[in-house]
Amino acid sequence: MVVNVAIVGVGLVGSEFIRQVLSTQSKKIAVVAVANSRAFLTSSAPLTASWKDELASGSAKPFTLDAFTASLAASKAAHPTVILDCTSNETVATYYPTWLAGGFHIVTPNKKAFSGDLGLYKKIKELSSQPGSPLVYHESTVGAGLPVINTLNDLVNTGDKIVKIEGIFSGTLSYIFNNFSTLDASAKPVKFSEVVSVAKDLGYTEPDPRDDLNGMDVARKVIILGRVAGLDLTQETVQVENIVPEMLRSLPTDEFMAKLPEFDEHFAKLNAEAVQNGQVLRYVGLVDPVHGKSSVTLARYPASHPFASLKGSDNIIAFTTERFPNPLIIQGAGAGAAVTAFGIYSDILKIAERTQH
Ligand SMILES: NC(=O)C1=CN([C@@H]2O[C@H](COP(=O)(O)OP(=O)(O)OC[C@H]3O[C@@H](n4cnc5c(N)ncnc54)[C@H](OP(=O)(O)O)[C@@H]3O)[C@@H](O)[C@H]2O)C=CC1
Ligand SMILES: N[C@@H](CC=O)C(=O)O
Ligand code: NA
Repeated sequence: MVVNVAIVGVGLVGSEFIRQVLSTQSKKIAVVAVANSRAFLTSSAPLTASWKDELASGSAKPFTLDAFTASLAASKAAHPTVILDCTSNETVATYYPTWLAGGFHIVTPNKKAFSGDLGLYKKIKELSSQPGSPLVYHESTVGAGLPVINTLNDLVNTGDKIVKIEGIFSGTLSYIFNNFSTLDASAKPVKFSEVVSVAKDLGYTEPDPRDDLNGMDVARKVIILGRVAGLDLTQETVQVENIVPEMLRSLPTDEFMAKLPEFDEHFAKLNAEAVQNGQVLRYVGLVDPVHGKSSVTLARYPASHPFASLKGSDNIIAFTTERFPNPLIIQGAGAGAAVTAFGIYSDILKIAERTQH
């Protein structure tokens, strides 16, 4: 075995990651601990397919971040140990400096540490950037497993100048608007609330779909890309268009989903206005270092634009740089458990390679 992996958060993405590791019979990765918000389990041997039953059994211990971390001492003494945060939790994210100071590597699809408090982000960078420091990889925070962060890091580290990063960074909003707003006359019209519900069932949305529809998830991705590009972006400096109807913003998630059909007509009208002008609606993120104006907006595009012809839950990310005046474009599935776990798996393999002596 090359690296041990301890996972906090074994919902959709965390479970799929374990499934991929077990089904590929990885010789480089051993999952040695799993936790949800209630309980955790640590093992001296790699966990097997029965991990879910074991986590639900009486042998699991009550979860706290301190107890979970303390239980990993033997793992860290034996092998490089990666803590994989598959929650979307802010408190877990604020624990990263403690893990790094304790010599744990971190891999995560959780956007909170990289798009929240700027001080936390800088601390994490500082603790992971010295020679021999623990490593931090977060490829799946933008575009799920698509090689977005890796590509941007390569551009920046080799001295390219970022002019603009523009794209559709949300699998959920891509899926919703690709299906809801189309110029294809043969496509069966769908109601906005129905397509939101399908996106949720397909596992594309955040646990509360309003975190996608209010633009916050895309704003977080804009902030992450901006920071990797060297900008000190914060939620205050990114302009965000929230498309959640005002009356639905503070309801519990179930009630929000139940009441969304009342606003189908509102969204149908927005779409009809675009389509009558030969355009489609697309929800777009922009990092603009040159003009200092980063934003998230619901915009209209003509059929000829690459954003108009996206399919499924695809993301599209266009990097315009000094070396790539015609943008370098990355496109493909940007949400869903399989592709998110793929990004995590490949990040952990990079740590396995970099920690091999
Ligand atoms: N779904 C996707 O397509 C993508 C998701 N991501 C990101 O991946 C992450 C995971 O998403 P997903 O698997 O869908 O989320 P889920 O809601 O399915 O799973 C979340 C898991 O985290 C656990 N958890 C929540 N809070 C805590 C806490 N405070 N301490 C310990 N465990 C906690 C939950 O435990 P419990 O069951 O006890 O509540 C659950 O096991 C998110 O950050 C998401 O933004 C990134 C890219 C794409
Ligand atoms: N809800 C997000 C999941 C990935 O970050 C999305 O739809 O893109
Ligand atoms: Na990615």
